[in-house]
Amino acid sequence: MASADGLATTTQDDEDDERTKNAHYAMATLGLPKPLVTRTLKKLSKVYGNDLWELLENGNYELLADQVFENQEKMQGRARIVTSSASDVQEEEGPSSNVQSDKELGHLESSVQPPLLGENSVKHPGVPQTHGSLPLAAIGEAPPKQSGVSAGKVFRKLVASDVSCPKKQLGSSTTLKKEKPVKRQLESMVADLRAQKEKLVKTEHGPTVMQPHTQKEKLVKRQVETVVTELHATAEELQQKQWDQGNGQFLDISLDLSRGNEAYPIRVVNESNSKSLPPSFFYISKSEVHQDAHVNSSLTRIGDDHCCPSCKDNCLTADFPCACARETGGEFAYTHDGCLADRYLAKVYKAGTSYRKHFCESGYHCPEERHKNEENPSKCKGHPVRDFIKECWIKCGCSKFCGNRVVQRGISRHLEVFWTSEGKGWGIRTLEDLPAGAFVFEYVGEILTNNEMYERNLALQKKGNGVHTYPVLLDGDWGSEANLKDEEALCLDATYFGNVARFLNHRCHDANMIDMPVEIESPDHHYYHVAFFTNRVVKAMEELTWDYNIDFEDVDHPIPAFTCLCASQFCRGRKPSRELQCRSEGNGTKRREMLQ
Ligand SMILES: C[S@@+](CC[C@H](N)C(=O)[O-])C[C@H]1O[C@@H](n2cnc3c(N)ncnc32)[C@H](O)[C@@H]1O
Repeated sequence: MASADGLATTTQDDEDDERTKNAHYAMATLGLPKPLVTRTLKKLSKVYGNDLWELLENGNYELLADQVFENQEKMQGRARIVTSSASDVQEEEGPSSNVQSDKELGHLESSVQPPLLGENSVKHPGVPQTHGSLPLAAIGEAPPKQSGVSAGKVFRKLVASDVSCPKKQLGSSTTLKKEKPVKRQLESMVADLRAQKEKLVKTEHGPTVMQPHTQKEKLVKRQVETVVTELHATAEELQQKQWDQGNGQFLDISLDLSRGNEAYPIRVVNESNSKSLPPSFFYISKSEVHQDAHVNSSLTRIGDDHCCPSCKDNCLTADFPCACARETGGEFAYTHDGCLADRYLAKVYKAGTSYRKHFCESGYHCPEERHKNEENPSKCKGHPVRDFIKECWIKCGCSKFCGNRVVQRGISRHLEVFWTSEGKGWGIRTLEDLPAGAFVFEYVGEILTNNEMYERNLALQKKGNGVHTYPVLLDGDWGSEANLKDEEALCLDATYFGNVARFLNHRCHDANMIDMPVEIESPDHHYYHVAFFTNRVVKAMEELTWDYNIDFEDVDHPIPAFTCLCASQFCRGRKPSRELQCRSEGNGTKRREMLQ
C-alpha cells in the first residue's frame, strides 16, 4: 500500500508503510516539518536502499534526524558542523535557554508525586502531634532527587530510548488506560521517569550511545521538552479529573495546604529539613459544631436592631453609621481600606496580656472549672472582658463588598506555612507586605463545649502518646451571663479540623498579630469568630506570631507549657520552672489555651 506522502517508490508493502509512519511520528515529536522528512527519507533510501529501515530503527532514527537537521540548516543557508557537548548547547543558547534541566525534571517528579496517605506523617519534637490516625492525613514527601545527573545525561538517555517510540515511552495521557485509578496512573508515570533516569546513569558509564554534537543536542532538548510538556499536561488533567470526582485527597498539599478551600493556595515549604511534613488534619475554612455545642444563628434571632436591612452597597460610606456599628460605639471598626481602625489597635495593644477580667461567682458557675471537679470546683481564675466587632450579615441590605464585611470574606493575603529554624515546628509567614490592622485569617476549628474539650484532652492524655490539642477558649463574653449552660460555654479546637491559623506560633509580648472577637451571625456571643489582625506593618517573609498569653509560671495547669523559643527580648517562657516540668497533674486557667 502506498503512503500518503509519496514514499510509495521506496516502500513496497504494509510493513514499510508502518515504518514510514513511525519515522514521521518520531520526527514530528522533534518538531521537524513533514515535507522535509519525506524528502530526506527519499534521499536516504537512494543511498542505503534495502538497508535503510534497519539502519534507522536500530539507531533510534538518529540518522534520519541528523539528515533532516542538516538539510534544514542547508536550506537556511547556515550549515555548519559542530561537535559540542550538552553543556555547550546551554552555553551556546545562553542562560535564558529553556532547556529542561535535571532539576526541572526533579521538580516535575515531586509535583506529580501523589500524596502518601498516613505512613509518612512525621512527628516533630516539641510540637503537638495529634494526627497520626487521621484518614485524610499525610502529606506526600517528595521523592529523593537523584544526584549527579546532568541535564545532558537526561537528554542523551531520552534520545537513546524514546525517539523510537515516543508515545509509548513518554507515558502520554492518550496511552494511559482509562480504567486505571488516577493515582496509580500518575505513580506509574513517575516510576517511568525515574526508571529512565536510572537507565541514563548506567548508560553514562557504558558505551557511548551517540556522538555529541549540536544537532543531536537540539534534538534531545526538543525531546525532553516534549516529555515534560506531556507530563505536565497529563498531571494537570489527572488532578482535575480526580478533583471532579470529588476526591480532593489527591491534590498535592505541599502546593496548597487548603486543598483549594482558600482564595489563594497556601504553600508548605521546608527549607531546613526535607523529611519533616506538616501534621495531618482536615482543612476547613469555616468552623463547624463538633456535637454538643449550641450555636444559635437562626434568622428569627436576628432582630432589626441587629442588622441594617435598609442599607445599600457600602455601610461605611453611608451618611450615618447603621445599626451594625452600634456595638462598636457608633463607629465602624474597619477603615475604608479594610483594616482595623487605629483606635482598636491601640486599645488591644495597650491591653496586652492584661485584660480586665470577669470572675465567675463560684467554681460551680465557672464553665471552665465545673467539669474538672463537679463535687468541689476550684475558684474561677477569671476571663477577659473583650470588645466585640459586629459585621453586617445575611439580613443586612448592603452588598457582599460592604466595608463592614471583612472577616466573613475570608483570607485575602498570600501566606505560606514553613518550618521554623528556631525549633518551634511549623509556622506561618506572609508572602506580601501587610499594613497595620490588616485582617489575615480567623482561627477555624471544631466548635466544642468546654466539657467536650476537657474530655478530649483527658482521653488523649490517657493514651499517653504525646498527642495534644489546639484549643482556643471563646470566653470573651462569659462575664455578661451569670449561668452559662455547658452547651453555651464553647471553645475552638483545630486539632483535627482547622485552617492555616493552627500553625500560628507564640511570641511573648511583641507578637505582630492580635485577636479580635467578631460577631457575624450569633448575637448571643456564645460563639464568635476569633479574627487575627496585624498590629503593625509586617514585611513579606516575616513570621506571623501571636501572644498566646500563656502563664509560663502556672503550676496548676495540667499540661506544662513549652519552653518558649520566641526570641523576643521580653520572653517570659525561655525556661519553664522545674516544678512545671515535673508536674503532671493539677488544673489552671488561661485566656487562650494552646496546650503543650
Ligand atoms: C498552635 S501550635 C503552632 C504550630 C506548631 N508550631 C506546629 O508545628 O504545628 C502550638 C505549638 O507550637 C509550638 N510553639 C509555638 N510557639 C512556640 C514558641 N514560641 N516556642 C516554642 N514552641 C512554640 C509549641 O509546641 C506549641 O504547643
